[in-house]
Amino acid sequence: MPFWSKESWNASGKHCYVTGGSSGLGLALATTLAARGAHVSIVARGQQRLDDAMKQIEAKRQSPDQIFRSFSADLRGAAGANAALDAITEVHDGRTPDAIFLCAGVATPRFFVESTEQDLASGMDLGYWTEAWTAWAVTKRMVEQGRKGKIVFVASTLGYMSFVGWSSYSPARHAVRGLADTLRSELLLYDIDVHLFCPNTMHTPGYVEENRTKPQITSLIEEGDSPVSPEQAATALLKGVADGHTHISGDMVTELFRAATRGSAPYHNFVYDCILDTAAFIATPIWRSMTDSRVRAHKPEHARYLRERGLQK
Ligand SMILES: NC(=O)C1=CN([C@@H]2O[C@H](COP(=O)(O)OP(=O)(O)OC[C@H]3O[C@@H](n4cnc5c(N)ncnc54)[C@H](OP(=O)(O)O)[C@@H]3O)[C@@H](O)[C@H]2O)C=CC1
Ligand SMILES: CCCCCCCCCCCCCCCC(=O)[C@@H](N)CO
Repeated sequence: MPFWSKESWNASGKHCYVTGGSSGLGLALATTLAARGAHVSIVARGQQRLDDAMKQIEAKRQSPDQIFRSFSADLRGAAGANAALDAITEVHDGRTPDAIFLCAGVATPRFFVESTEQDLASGMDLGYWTEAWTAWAVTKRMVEQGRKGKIVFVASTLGYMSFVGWSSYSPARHAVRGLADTLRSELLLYDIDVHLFCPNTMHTPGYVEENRTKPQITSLIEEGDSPVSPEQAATALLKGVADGHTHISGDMVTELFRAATRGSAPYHNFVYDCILDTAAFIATPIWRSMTDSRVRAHKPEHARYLRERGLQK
């Protein structure tokens, strides 16, 4: 699509596949899509949460024709991604979904020096591969079937920038961004649209969980963020998709980092992005130097923390 034209996408009647649709952002998206008349399929690992989510999705049904499906799979590997696609496309005669929303993911913040090999490897599995394998499996099928569609990746504000505590997660989010930017270009060959949603903090079960391991200094820095509800985030995501935006964010801080970190991604609006880019050019160094001071001021407490855990003599 040429850069000046506006796209408008409507979920009604479309088959939308939401990974991680049993909780948080994915669940909010699944219920919103159901309320907008879409066929909705959700995949996650835990059966109980899938069953509970299906009840919430069913409650939003607009027509008896809508098809809702759930399937339990671990999406960290190619086999799980393919098995999930087989299961959710069965009732659609094997046709690939019209839109894929890659919301499955887990964040486990902690200090780099206290991370194990498993923690860091798992960060990539749960923050990158859960999205990449499904994108790979679905693209192959779309190309084989000659079907157009949409793939919406989910990264984070931490896909544009990062700070203390996020060493197992932010790299995976940057990798998701790298894949989305690559595929935005490559999948033009097949008329498949690629979007990247970068949410800021959302009040979700996943957020409650990550706060259990989150270093205190990380929480302190995040006080500069204004958390949103998963429903607000889902609405922002769908608006960005309908507007045809490649990179989508739901808050001003992420908008600033988006504009300043644009790379080869298309901007939204020349004038608006110029203003944002200029504002970020001035504000980011101020924020960074304040944040660096906070991190340095945390050194004595951190030394105590490391000693208590036997990580420093
Ligand atoms: N909450 C926040 O502040 C932010 C979150 N994000 C990102 O947004 C996405 C959604 O986050 P949020 O809604 O908070 O997360 P939640 O933890 O609330 O939900 C995550 C969903 O993903 C599923 N999931 C996790 N791992 C796998 C797996 N290996 N295979 C299949 N499904 C899996 C979970 O189900 P189950 O565990 O049963 O498999 C659940 O349905 C994540 O990628 C997260 O990193 C980005 C920015 C901010
Ligand atoms: C331009 C100058 C202004 C800067 C203000 C910056 C304030 C800090 C923003 C921190 C945002 C972190 C979001 C993390 C979301 C996430 O991915 C995790 N919750 C994982 O689930």
